[in-house]
Amino acid sequence: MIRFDKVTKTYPSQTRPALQNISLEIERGEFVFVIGSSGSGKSTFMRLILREERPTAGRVQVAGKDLAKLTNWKIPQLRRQIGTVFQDFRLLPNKTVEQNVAFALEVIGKSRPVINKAVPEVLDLVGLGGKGGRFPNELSGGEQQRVAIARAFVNRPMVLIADEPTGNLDPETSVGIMKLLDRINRAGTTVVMVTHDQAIVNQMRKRVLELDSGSLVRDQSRGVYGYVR
Ligand SMILES: Nc1ncnc2c1ncn2[C@@H]1O[C@H](COP(=O)(O)OP(=O)(O)OP(=O)(O)O)[C@@H](O)[C@H]1O
Repeated sequence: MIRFDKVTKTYPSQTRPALQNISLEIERGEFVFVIGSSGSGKSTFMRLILREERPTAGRVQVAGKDLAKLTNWKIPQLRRQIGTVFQDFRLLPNKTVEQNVAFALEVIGKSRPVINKAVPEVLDLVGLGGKGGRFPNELSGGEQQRVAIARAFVNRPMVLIADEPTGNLDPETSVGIMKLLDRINRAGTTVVMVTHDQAIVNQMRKRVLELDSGSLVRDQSRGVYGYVR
């Protein structure tokens, strides 16, 4: 589903690469944690998958497509297949829960009947049935993140990219969010999640990719956060 071949990324103003000679493959349906200290290259890794950045060397493939060969007008098509969730939720404050989720479908041209069916379904799935009329500021942090996940998932993307989705949530709320991401993964969506949350990584026992100064220093199945070599 996602493949990196000897990928190096050096930002224009930098001398040290943000990512260095990364080769790996993430299969369809996998759940993968990306860990590493601040500045180790996690966000760069995610941005390469979304083609928000291009590699300096090497090749990134998503769903069999070489991203270097994607013409600009095909990029929206790629991003449509990749749902994104962030630490800070990024909901539209002046739209209700329903409208936030519906908006994701409107911008890709879905018809009103399709939207009217899909939105309540996905809100039920994330446990927010009945809260569709609320505004984001009338929800808890955990509920806001559920809306963001609903919005990312409503189009049933192949891949869900989550950048510290529990970073602003307390441990108990985080467990609920992880259960939801796990459910989405079990339904077939590949999940790639950046996190600093040791407890979550240790509880879930999924594949762990660890970056250190731009290098992949660990690729462990059923991994843990701290690893004694
Ligand atoms: N747009 C940019 N221009 C120049 N350098 C950048 C840019 N984005 C990131 N970097 C540098 O690349 C390196 C990797 O950054 P990146 O944001 O990928 O790390 P990270 O692991 O996501 O960090 P954090 O956990 O703090 O979010 C860092 O040295 C950073 O300063």
